Order: sequence, then structure tokens, then C-alpha cells
Amino acid sequence: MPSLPQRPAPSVSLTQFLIEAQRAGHVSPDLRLLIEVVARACKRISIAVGKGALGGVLGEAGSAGEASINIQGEAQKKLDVIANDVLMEANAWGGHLAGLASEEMDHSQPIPDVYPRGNYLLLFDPLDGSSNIDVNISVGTIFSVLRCPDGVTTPGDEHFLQPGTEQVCAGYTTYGPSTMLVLTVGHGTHAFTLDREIGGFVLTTRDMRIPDETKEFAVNMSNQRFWEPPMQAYVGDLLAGTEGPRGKDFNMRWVASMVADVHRILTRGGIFSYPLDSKCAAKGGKLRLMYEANPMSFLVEQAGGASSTGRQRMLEVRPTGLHQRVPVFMGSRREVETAVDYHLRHDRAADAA
Ligand SMILES: O=P(O)(O)OC[C@H]1O[C@](O)(COP(=O)(O)O)[C@@H](O)[C@@H]1O
Ligand SMILES: [Mg+2]
Ligand SMILES: [Mg+2]
Repeated sequence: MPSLPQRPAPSVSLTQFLIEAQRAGHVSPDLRLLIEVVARACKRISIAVGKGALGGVLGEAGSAGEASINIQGEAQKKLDVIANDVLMEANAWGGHLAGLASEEMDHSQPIPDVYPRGNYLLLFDPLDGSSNIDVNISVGTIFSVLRCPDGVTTPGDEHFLQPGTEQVCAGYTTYGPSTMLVLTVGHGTHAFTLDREIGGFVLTTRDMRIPDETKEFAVNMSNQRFWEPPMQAYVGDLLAGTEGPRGKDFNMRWVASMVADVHRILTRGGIFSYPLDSKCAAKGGKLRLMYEANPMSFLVEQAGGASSTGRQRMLEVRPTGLHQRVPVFMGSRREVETAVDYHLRHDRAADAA
């Protein structure tokens, strides 16, 4: 006899998910509300991104032909500035923060006395993948939450310099064909999709899992000749495919938005890498530790993956600067371990020579 159709599982909103997490003791009431504020700000950014050429939000920021340059020395896009303003304004009044820091601001900012304040520190990359804005390719927002150290009422940059293991929450939103929020509070990595008609995030994948093994890598190959020898050797062996020591063919993908590349890896596995190269060696790498590498590493580890600088677990790096840069290898656990092994073997051989 044909069985009756199953009743569809009731959908779980972000708010319901966070209340569940609070009941389970995974988030404090303040952290729950802070996440709601960030999610609301990201919805506003999603609307701004979605306006595209019609909304006058494309192109460079600045006026009178003068480019606006951020602390990284990079020309800001209009949407970098808009996204930063939206996150600043929403969170300044949120009531759950002691201070915030952004890719787009030279220094962190304490929440002024006149505003409601809390005990968390928020760091964010307001718009990740800026080079993709004007060509209508996925961009995103990345954020990380730390505790403000006890007794500190006016946090400065130094109070944000905590290793990634201290994060209490990390997440990103990706503004692509759909807008998604991917979140961890240290109990798995969960994905929510923005229901544009209702205007709210709905849980679409509980407990994302990254497969241990992969046949897909993501790296900007145009930098190949600038890489260190162990990276050259590692990618050389990937490219050799079935004829090389890895014994299998690898595929390559590079969106050039970390959010989109890491989202793919959280969804179907792979390794994402922005290694050290001779162009960025003096700065320590290309990607930023505090608001790119650390939050993404927390999400990836919580989904069963691994993340490393090539020589050290990312989350254990002791930060020395708010805008510090690091080399990055993250994704499928065994593949990250293999990439790290190339670096460690190279270093041992160099030490022995
Ligand atoms: O242009 P490249 O060298 O491929 O670099 C792309 C990388 O730079 C970034 O766009 C840097 O982020 P921002 O756009 O926030 O500066 C990453 O998202 C991406 O992985
Ligand atoms: Mg970025
Ligand atoms: Mg950015």
C-alpha cells in the first residue's frame, strides 16, 4: 500500500534556533541578541547589494575623483563603506557590545558611554570579495565575537588581540543567488537561508560536515611563481593528477570572494588556500587574521574541517595586530594536513641543510 506523504518538518527561524541554543546553555541571552542584531544588519546589506546598478551602489567610494583608501592601502568600494556603516550603526545601539573593529577602520572603537553597552567585542569584514561587486559575483560579510576582558570598560585594539580559540561566535553571510547566514557558537556549524518574502533567516542545514578528503582546490594560480618552494611542490603534485604522487585528478575553483570559496568548501569539501608569496611576504600574507581567517577557521573546524597557516593551527596564532595578515589553508581535514606536511618537510630539510 502506498504510504501517506510525510508532513514536512516545521521550519526553524534563526530566532527559534537561537532560543534553543540559549536553553541548551550554548549562548548567553546577550550573545543571542547580538547575533540577531548582526543578522538584521546583514539583511540590510543584502538589500543594498541586491540593488546593484539600479541603486547607485556600484563603483569606488570617494569624491571629486579622489579614491577613498582604507588602512589596508586598498581603494574602498561604495559598498565597503555602506556595509561598514550599516554594521556600525546597528551594533553601536545594539546594547551587547563593549567595542567593535572593522577591516575598514584604522582602529577599534569602544562603545561610547551614552550608548547601551555589553561585554562582547565584535570584529567584521563588512564586505568580503570587493573586487567582485561591480561584476555581480557573490560577495559576503564575515564576523567574529570575542569576550571583552574582565574589568575593561573602554576596550582598545590590544583587548581584541585574542587567539581564535577565544571566539564565542563566528559567522558569515553570502550575498549570492540566495542570501545565506552560516553560524557557529561552538556547537557545530549551521546554515540559514534568507526567506526574502518573510524577511527572516530560516535554518536550512543543521550541522554542516566537510568531507575529510577532496579532489578540489581553490587558489589564485596567477601567483604561482611568487609562492614558497613547499607550496610550489604541493600544487605541482595536485596538477600532476593521476600521473603524479597524489594518484588522482584535481579540479580547481577560484571565485576570489573568500566567503563564496569557503561556502563551497563547507558545502561539498575542498581546500582553500591563500599562501605566502613574495609579493605579500613583508605583510605576512594577504588575508586578515582577526576578521577573515579566524572566524572562517572556527566555522570550518566546527564542521569537521581543519585550518592552518601551513605551519600552525590558525586558531592558535597569537595575534599581534588588528589588521595582521596570515597565510591560509582551510577545508577538508586530510587535504589540509597534506598541505601542512609539504611545508613542515620543507622546513625540516632546510634546517638540516
Ligand atoms: O584578488 P585575489 O588575489 O584573487 O584575492 C582574493 C581574495 O581577496 C579578498 O577579496 C579579500 O577580501 P576583501 O574584499 O575584504 O579585501 C578575499 O575575499 C579573496 O579570497
Ligand atoms: Mg575580505
Ligand atoms: Mg572587505
